[in-house]
Amino acid sequence: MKFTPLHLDGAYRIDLERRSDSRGSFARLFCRDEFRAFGLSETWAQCNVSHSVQKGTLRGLHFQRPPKADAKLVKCMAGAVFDVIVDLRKGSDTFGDWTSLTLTADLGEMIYIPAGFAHGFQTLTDHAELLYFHSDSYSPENEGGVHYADRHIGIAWPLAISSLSERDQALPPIDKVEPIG
Ligand SMILES: Cc1cn([C@H]2C[C@H](O)[C@@H](COP(=O)(O)OP(=O)(O)O[C@H]3O[C@@H](C)C(=O)[C@@H](O)[C@H]3O)O2)c(=O)[nH]c1=O
Repeated sequence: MKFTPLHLDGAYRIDLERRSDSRGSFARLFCRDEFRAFGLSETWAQCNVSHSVQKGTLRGLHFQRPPKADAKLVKCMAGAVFDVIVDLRKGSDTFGDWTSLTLTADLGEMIYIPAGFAHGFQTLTDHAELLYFHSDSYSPENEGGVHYADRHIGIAWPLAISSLSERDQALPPIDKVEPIG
């Protein structure tokens, strides 16, 4: 696996190293020893999959607070998405900054998102599927979110939005969100 730091401290792009032969290929998605070497989560409490029907669907921006703040490892299994993280860590020099990575099923690249970040994505194809590993379990009472179109964050979403949940539409702006930590 190849780990490339993103410009927000603690976040990584992780590329697969496929071993190919006449049958096809084999690649690691997670290796405890390699993740340990980069100080990343070594255990996963939950693994989820989401399927979005329409290109342009937006989900996010979501996070969990302590004591259930979770790191995430996200991989696109079908189609492609524009994946976004926003730093909400208390005391962080980059609080409120965002970065993005295009995740495609073809290349298989992944994003590692530390605890304390909000996460969201917009699908770039119909029938996009995301696989998530979470370092802690789902906890609705510790869930939070920030509005995808907050002008202080200023995320440049690539497409017109075709589908958005009512919950995401009603999320607060970042100046109403308590820093995480
Ligand atoms: C996240 C989650 C949801 N659910 C339920 C709640 C609800 O009935 C249904 C759909 O949940 P949501 O609307 O929150 O799904 P969604 O908007 O896809 O939520 C996801 O968005 C992306 C951006 C993330 O980063 C994920 O961590 C997660 O928050 O699934 C679980 O049972 N377990 C879970 O871990």
